[in-house]
Amino acid sequence: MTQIAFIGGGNMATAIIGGLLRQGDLSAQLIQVSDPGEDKRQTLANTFGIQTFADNLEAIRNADTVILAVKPQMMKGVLQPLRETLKTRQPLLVSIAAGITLSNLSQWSGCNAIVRCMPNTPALLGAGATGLIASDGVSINQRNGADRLLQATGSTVWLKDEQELDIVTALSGSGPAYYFLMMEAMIAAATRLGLSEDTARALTVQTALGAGMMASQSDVGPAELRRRVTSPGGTTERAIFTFEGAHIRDIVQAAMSAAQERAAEMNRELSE
Ligand SMILES: NC(=O)C1=CN([C@@H]2O[C@H](COP(=O)(O)OP(=O)(O)OC[C@H]3O[C@@H](n4cnc5c(N)ncnc54)[C@H](OP(=O)(O)O)[C@@H]3O)[C@@H](O)[C@H]2O)C=CC1
Ligand SMILES: O=C(O)[C@@H]1CCC=N1
Repeated sequence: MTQIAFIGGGNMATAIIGGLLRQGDLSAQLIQVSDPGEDKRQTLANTFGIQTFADNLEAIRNADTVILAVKPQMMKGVLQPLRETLKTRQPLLVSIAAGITLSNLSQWSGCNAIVRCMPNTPALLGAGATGLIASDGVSINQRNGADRLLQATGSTVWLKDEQELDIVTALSGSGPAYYFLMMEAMIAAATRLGLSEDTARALTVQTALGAGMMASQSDVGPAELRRRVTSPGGTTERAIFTFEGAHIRDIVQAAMSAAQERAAEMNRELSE
C-alpha cells in the first residue's frame, strides 16, 4: 500500500487529509505528517488518528508519495535537508505550493517524478477543485496515483501548460475566499437592512449552497440560471443593475489578474 507523507500540517494538509480519510477507503496508518508545531501535531493525531513527526526526515522515511504542504517561502529551506534522501528514494513528489515551479522543485529536491497542483480548502469536505501538471519523469501509474489522491478531495483537472496553474490559483485556489467575501458582504448588508445576524447568516449560507448546487447540477450555465431568477421589472433586476453599474465584472477581472500576477511574481521571487 502507498505510504503518504505530508511535510507541513497546516490548513491545506488538514483539508486534504480530511478529504482522504472521509471516504474511508484509505487507512489512517498510511498517512504521516511532519510539522514543527506541537499543538498542530497533537490536533492532527487526535482528529485523524495519523502518525505525526517533528522531524521531516522521519516522516518521509518510508513514503512512496511526499506531499509538500508548506508555505512557498519555506519550500527551498525545507527541501535542502531532505534532498539526499529524496534523491536516493525517488518518491512521487506532490507540491501544492503556489508559485513554485516544477523546475525549482526538481532542482531543490533531486526528485524526477513531480506533480505540481493547486487544490482548495473545500477539499476538507470532499468538495475541492484541483488543477494539476506533471513533470516529464512522472509515470502513468504515478499520474493516476496523484489523480486518485486529489480526486478523494473533490474534482481534478490536468493542465497542458504549467503557466495555466497561475490562472487556476487565481480561480479555484483563491476562489473560495471570493465567495466568502461575498457572503460577508451579504450578511452585513442584510443586518444593516434590519435582519438579525443569525438569520442573515443562515439565509446567506443556504443561498450560496443552493446556487452552487444548481450551477453544478443544471445543464444550463450561470447566465441562464441568473436570468431565471430575474423577473422583468422585479427586485433582482434592480440589484443586478446596481452591481453592473459598479462594474462588478471589471472588479472580478482586476482581482483575478492581480492574483495571477502575484503567483507569477512568486515564481520569480522564489526562483534562484
Ligand atoms: N490555504 C489555501 O487555501 C491554499 C493553500 N495552498 C498552498 O498550500 C501551502 C500551505 O498553505 P496553508 O496550509 O494555507 O499554510 P499553513 O501555514 O496553514 O501550513 C503550513 C504548515 O507548515 C508548517 N511548517 C513551517 N515550517 C515547516 C518545516 N520546516 N517543516 C514542516 N512544516 C513546516 C507550518 O508551521 P508554522 O505555522 O508553525 O510555521 C504550518 O503548520 C502553501 O504553499 C499554499 O500556497 C494551495 C491551495 C490553497
Ligand atoms: O493565498 C494564497 O497564496 C494561497 C494559494 C491559493 C489560496 N491560498
